[in-house]
Amino acid sequence: MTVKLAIIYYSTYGTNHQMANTAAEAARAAGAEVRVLKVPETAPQAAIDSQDAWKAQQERSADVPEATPADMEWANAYLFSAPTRFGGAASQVRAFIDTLGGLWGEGKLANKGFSAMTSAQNPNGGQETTLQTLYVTAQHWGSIIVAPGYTDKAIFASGGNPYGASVTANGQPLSEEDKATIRHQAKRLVEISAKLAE
Ligand SMILES: Cc1cc2nc3c(=O)[nH]c(=O)nc-3n(C[C@H](O)[C@H](O)[C@H](O)COP(=O)(O)O)c2cc1C
Repeated sequence: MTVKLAIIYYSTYGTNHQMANTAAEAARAAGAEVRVLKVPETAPQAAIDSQDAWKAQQERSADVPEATPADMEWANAYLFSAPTRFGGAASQVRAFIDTLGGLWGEGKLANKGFSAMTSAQNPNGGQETTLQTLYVTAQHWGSIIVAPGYTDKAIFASGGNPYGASVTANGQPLSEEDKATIRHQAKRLVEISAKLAE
């Protein structure tokens, strides 16, 4: 069965948007049908307008479709990418997750591959806790967590996080090491989700 992968991201400054696009390229190469979707922004426009970098990212992602519960029903695999905010996923991502109660009640989030990525300003600023708290949600859904572990050398080269790709964000384009680990995570998610969907 074809893997239908929803890559759901939020990005204020562009890091997680780049991560989502990198994962999408690798997932398509692995044979998946992919939707790259941003979660709806919840911050007031005045807050966005007050920061040039935030406004620039809003303009860069203007054409990216917004994630809806219908996308979650369509997909048979999920890859979430969320910036770390005080040790957890950005509230925009949590707000989207909070719209999924109906689907959860119908069991439509269960038995699908789930993997997560994040970025934070600091290497020890909460990257692992953000991933773990997203995985807690996946367990409530009955999704099947597909963490990368240490299944590829790329993971060691990009900081060694076995829970998921995590970028130390500095406003720059992603490093080749980070891109390699994201590509591996996306490919592995597609391969394992294909087996789950058999
Ligand atoms: C309100 C707020 C809270 C944040 N909390 C943390 C944090 O706990 N640890 C950390 O290392 N970085 C923290 N950051 C930095 C973000 O993680 C960083 O801006 C983000 O990963 C960049 O991703 P993006 O380019 O996709 O928006 C915080 C940023 C904001 C605005």
